[in-house]
Amino acid sequence: MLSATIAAHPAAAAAITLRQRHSLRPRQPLRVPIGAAAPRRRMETARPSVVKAVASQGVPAVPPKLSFPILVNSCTGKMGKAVAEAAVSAGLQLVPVSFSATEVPDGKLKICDREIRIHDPSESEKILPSIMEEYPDLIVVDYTVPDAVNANAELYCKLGLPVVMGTTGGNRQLLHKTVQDANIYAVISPQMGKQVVAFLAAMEIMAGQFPDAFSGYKLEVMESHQATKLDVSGTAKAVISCFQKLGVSFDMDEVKLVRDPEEQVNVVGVPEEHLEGHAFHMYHLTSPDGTVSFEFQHNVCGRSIYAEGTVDAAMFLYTKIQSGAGKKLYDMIDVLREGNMR
Ligand SMILES: NC(=O)c1ccc[n+]([C@@H]2O[C@H](COP(=O)([O-])OP(=O)(O)OC[C@H]3O[C@@H](n4cnc5c(N)ncnc54)[C@H](O)[C@@H]3O)[C@@H](O)[C@H]2O)c1
Ligand SMILES: O=C(O)C1=N[C@H](C(=O)O)CCC1
Repeated sequence: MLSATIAAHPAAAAAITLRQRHSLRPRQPLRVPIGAAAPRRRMETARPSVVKAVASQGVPAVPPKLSFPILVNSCTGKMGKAVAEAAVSAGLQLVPVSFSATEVPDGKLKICDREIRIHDPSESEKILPSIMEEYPDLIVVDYTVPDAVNANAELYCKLGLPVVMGTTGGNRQLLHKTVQDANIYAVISPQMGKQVVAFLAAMEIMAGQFPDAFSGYKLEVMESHQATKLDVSGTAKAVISCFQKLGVSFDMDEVKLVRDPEEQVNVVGVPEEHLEGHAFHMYHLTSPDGTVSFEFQHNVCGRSIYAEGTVDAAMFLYTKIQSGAGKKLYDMIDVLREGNMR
C-alpha cells in the first residue's frame, strides 16, 4: 500500500505545518492509499518481426512469455524472500541456491514449494561459476546488507554476472565505478518501488530544471522503517540530494530516524500490522520568513511494491542483455522510462 500527500498552498501548508509540529502522524492522504495491486499479468515481450508476421495473418499476436533464471541473494532476508516469491509468481525460474549470513536448519529454505539450498557467503565465489554454467542466462538479485554491497558487486563483476542491486548503503560511488569499469549489465537502485521512483524522478527533474529554487528554505526529514533497519534510508538520501540541488542546505545526519514501534504507531501513524515492514517518509520545507511551507510524503506498507519493481527491473535487464544493448548500467528511472510495466 502506498499513499502520498503533497501540499503546496501556503494556507493549507500552514495548517499542515501546525498539525505536523505536534505530531509526525501523516495527514489523511489526499487520495485513498493505493490498494493491493490487482493480479498482475506477466510482462510479455515480442520480437516486432514475429508480432508483425502473426498480426499480418489477422491472428492477434501472443508474444512469447518472458522467463529466465534468477538467483536471489539472499533468500533468507525479508526483501530477498519477497522478491523470490514475486519472481516465481511472474513465471521466472528461481535458482534453488542462495547465500546468507543467517544459519538456517539443514541449510535449506522452502520458498513457493521450492527447496533453496543456503550457503555461507564465503562459498559464493566457488559456487557461482557452476551455477552460471547450469543457467547461462542467469541474473542475480542482491538484497543483502550495506556492508556487503561493494564486496558482492566486485564478485558479480569478476564473474561477469548481471545484477539487480537493491541493497542500500555501502560506498555508492565505488559501487557504480566497479560496475561501470567491469562493463556488466546492471540495474542499481536504493528504491525499486515504481511509484516512489516516479516521485524521485519528478524531484530530480525539478532539481535539474530549477537549481537553487528553494535556496534559504529549511528542510526537515523524518523516515520511519522497521526496527531492524540500521541504515538511513537510501531513498531519503536520494530525495535529500535533490533538495540540496534546489539550494537547501541539509546534513544527512539531520534525518530524524524513527525506529521505535510505539512512536511509529502513536506518532507517525504506521499501522500496527506493518511495523515489521514499512517505509514512511516526510520531507518538510519552510521558507526563510516562515510564511511558506511545502510537505512531501511517501508512505509504503509491506514490501510488495519493491518486490514487483525488482522483478520488472530483472525483466528489463534481461531484455537489454538479449538485445545486446550498448548501455549496460541502469537505474530504476531507466526501467520506468522503458514503460514495459506489468
Ligand atoms: N531497493 C529497494 O527498493 C529496497 C527495498 C527494501 C530493502 N532494501 C534494502 O535491501 C537490504 C536488505 O533489506 P532486508 O529488509 O531484506 O534486510 P534483512 O536483514 O531482512 O535481510 C538481509 C539478509 O542478507 C543476509 N546477508 C548478510 N550478509 C550477506 C552476504 N555477505 N551475502 C549474502 N547474504 C548476506 C542476511 O543473513 C539476511 O538474511 C537493505 O539494504 C535494505 O535497505 C532496498
Ligand atoms: O525496508 C527497507 O530497508 C527499505 N530500504 C530502502 C531504502 O533504504 O530506502 C527502500 C525502502 C525500504
